[in-house]
Amino acid sequence: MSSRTVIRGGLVITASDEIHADVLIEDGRIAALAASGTPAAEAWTAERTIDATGKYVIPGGVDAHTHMELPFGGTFAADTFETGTRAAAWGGTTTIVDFAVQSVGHSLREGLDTWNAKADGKCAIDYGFHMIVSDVNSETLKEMDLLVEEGVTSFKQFMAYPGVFYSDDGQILRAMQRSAENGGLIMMHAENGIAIDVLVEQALARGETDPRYHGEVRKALLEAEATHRAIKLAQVAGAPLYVVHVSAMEAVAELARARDEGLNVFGETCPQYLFLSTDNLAEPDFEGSKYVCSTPLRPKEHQKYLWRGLRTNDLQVVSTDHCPFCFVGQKELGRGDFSKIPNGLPGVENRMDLLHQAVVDGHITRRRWIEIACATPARMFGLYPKKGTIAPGADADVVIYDPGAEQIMSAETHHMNVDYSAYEGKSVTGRVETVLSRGELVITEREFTGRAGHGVYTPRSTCQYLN
Ligand SMILES: NC(=O)NCCC(=O)O
Ligand SMILES: [Zn+2]
Ligand SMILES: [Zn+2]
Repeated sequence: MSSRTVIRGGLVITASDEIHADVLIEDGRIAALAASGTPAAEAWTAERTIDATGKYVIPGGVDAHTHMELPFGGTFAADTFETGTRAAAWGGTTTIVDFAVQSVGHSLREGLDTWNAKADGKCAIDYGFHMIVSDVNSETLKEMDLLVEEGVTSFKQFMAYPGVFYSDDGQILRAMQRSAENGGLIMMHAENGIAIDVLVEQALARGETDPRYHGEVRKALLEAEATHRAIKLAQVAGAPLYVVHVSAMEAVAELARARDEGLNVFGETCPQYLFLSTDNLAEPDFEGSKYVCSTPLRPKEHQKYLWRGLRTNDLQVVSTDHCPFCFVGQKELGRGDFSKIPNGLPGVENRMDLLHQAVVDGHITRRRWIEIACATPARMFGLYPKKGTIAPGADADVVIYDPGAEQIMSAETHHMNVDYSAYEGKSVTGRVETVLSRGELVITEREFTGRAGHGVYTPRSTCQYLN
């Protein structure tokens, strides 16, 4: 028996349109849109009606960069797939693409199986996987082809973290050549990790152990250099490139130059780089450790270049890089040695709200908000138009968003499994009210009504965003 829901009276916002429309949902999919108050819309009958008068009706967020349960620095990211996807739903995100990890000496398949087992039956919202490739060899390269066919169509490589996830230029070039053939997309952590390790050693030898030195040794120039090198390697390989967590204005300039040359080069930034800075890293009493991530937070003057990049489409996506570690017991591992602080910030619950605040502040338009947070990540990672838009045939992943609600971000009220908020005390205008995932209510007027296991693994096609 079919089940129907109608959402009435809201302003439907997609990456391309804003229209006062009613939305009909049937069997988990968007069935139709019709201008509110018209006979076509009034004729719809449904078991459930949601009144969205005065609210926005937007596609569920697509967060293309999360790390639930990531092993890092001798500990694990504190959100499980269960807690992290629940928190994502609270924040208006209905799809995540997390990173399965290949350990050195093991196959991609083993890594993928491990991550599938972690997520299976636990998620409140739909999810897919990228693959972190830590060990490029002839077997791994063959496996990449198989994974692309199966719907794991993107591969992260690291120019940072020697001895852990690091790939050298030859390994990167080989993986890029392979992706040029099989349609995969290489996602690059672009920092010169070899040079950074020298600077870390020198800083520690000088007794510079506080969290703020994390930002000082991971220099913007070393992000720019790696970004430039990754672009050139991709150009040699004839492969597209997606640079993750861009934070330095010099790296944005490298991306802009490459895009002006017509290259298929894309950039992602994260809310922490848009709203936080080295001032946070310098907070006393080891509080700065809460803001240790890589690439690092930059001085405030970088932010305007990131906002501009988002407006000019030199940056295409805002993801969270959600990788939470508690202050107590986890960030504290690096007291007396900043290089031992686990890298990562919580944020999966905050992204849609912070980007709405950016609309309120005049940095981006409402449609650009939806484009960078929903539609483009879906296109970039082969999920569109199933995800990322409100259109007939799309999954009914829909958020009723109250643009006038005021909230104060805090660890007291958030749902992420972490003992601090990176945005503690920040006032934002706008709040998620109701969330549907494939037509099921996951958040209902600020109550969690979803369940672990509702979210399903979602295979992806190859990148749909190429020139
Ligand atoms: N970004 C970060 O600090 N932690 C997560 C791992 C990564 O994305 O490099
Ligand atoms: Zn990274
Ligand atoms: Zn990451």
